[in-house]
Amino acid sequence: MNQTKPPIPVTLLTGFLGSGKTTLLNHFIRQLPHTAIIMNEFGEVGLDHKLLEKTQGPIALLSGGCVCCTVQGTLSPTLKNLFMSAANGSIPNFDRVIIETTGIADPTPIIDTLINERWIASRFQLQGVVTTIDSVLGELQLDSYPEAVKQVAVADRLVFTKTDLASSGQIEALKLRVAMLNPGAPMIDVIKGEVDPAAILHASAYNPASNTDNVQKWLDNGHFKPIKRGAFVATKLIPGDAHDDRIRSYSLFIEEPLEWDNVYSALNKLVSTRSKNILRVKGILNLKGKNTPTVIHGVQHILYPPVELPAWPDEDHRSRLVVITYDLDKNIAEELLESFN
Ligand SMILES: Nc1nc2c(ncn2[C@@H]2O[C@H](COP(=O)(O)OP(=O)(O)OP(=O)(O)O)[C@@H](O)[C@H]2O)c(=O)[nH]1
Repeated sequence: MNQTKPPIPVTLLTGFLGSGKTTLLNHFIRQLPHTAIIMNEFGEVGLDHKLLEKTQGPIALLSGGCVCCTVQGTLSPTLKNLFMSAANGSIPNFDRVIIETTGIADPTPIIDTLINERWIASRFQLQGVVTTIDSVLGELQLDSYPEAVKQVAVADRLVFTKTDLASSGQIEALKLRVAMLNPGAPMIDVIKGEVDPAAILHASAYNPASNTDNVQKWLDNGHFKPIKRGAFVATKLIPGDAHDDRIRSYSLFIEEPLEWDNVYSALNKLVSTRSKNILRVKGILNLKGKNTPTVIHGVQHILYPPVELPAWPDEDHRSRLVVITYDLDKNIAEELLESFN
């Protein structure tokens, strides 16, 4: 790496059609004027960027619709172009990037590009995935569209929009369901985009060393179950629901310190043999020979390099792991996860 500047933080903003992404983005732009915006437009003629308020930072459009492989191909040159143009002064400098996906995009190929392409990964740092959820239509969308379920499952921050239009019962039921799809991701209520950007953008999900607080948040929920050979406990989430039934979340803790080699080979087996079935892996591990915890992240088939935290966030030093699966047979999932023990 021949560049000296710290990597530029990137946030991926996703959420179903009309769930309030652009409204939120406009609010961020007002407070963070030196933000570069990348929009992934659906259709031949982009419209969303016209709904954006004036910003001092550059705006780039990813054309080619919302087909994820197309986006994956265009995101990388777009980021390079922004970086080089700012470096040679042909566009204003920017200190952060927000990528807004279309409402029906699968965000995982974009995450893949940000983390796995070397040129990009050495200059940009994915801070997290923010998913907007319409408090009025959210349940209906989760019922009808697997994309909406996936967007929720991979989120690091869950933003409930239009809470002014929904009843408290509606919001409560939606949150219960969303919490089962993605246990541990912090939830934030928003009306018309009004929110402190720091609460949303500083997820640091992929750089946990900078933020033990963040780890603490997804460990706090008390939903972890012990893993013991022959007594595996998995949470099957929404009984009888035809769509969510395809998504399961496994939250487990392991009492004994673990061997890294065993963990790595179990995780690797999980994501490489079942890449289409794994949506998200998050874990804080107590490894043999280490005094501080190690955090691991995976999104689909990608396993990110483990990061050691400077300290345990609390007294509880058990390893904890969240695995969110899609269409993965329960028995297979349990067998793979049991190999951690
Ligand atoms: N009442 C109310 N309206 C909202 C809120 N957030 C967004 N809206 C409205 O919902 C509509 C859709 O919001 P957008 O921000 O365009 O949604 P989007 O997710 O960018 O939409 P797509 O780009 O089509 O996916 C707009 O009319 C917004 O004004 C909110 O919190 N309360």
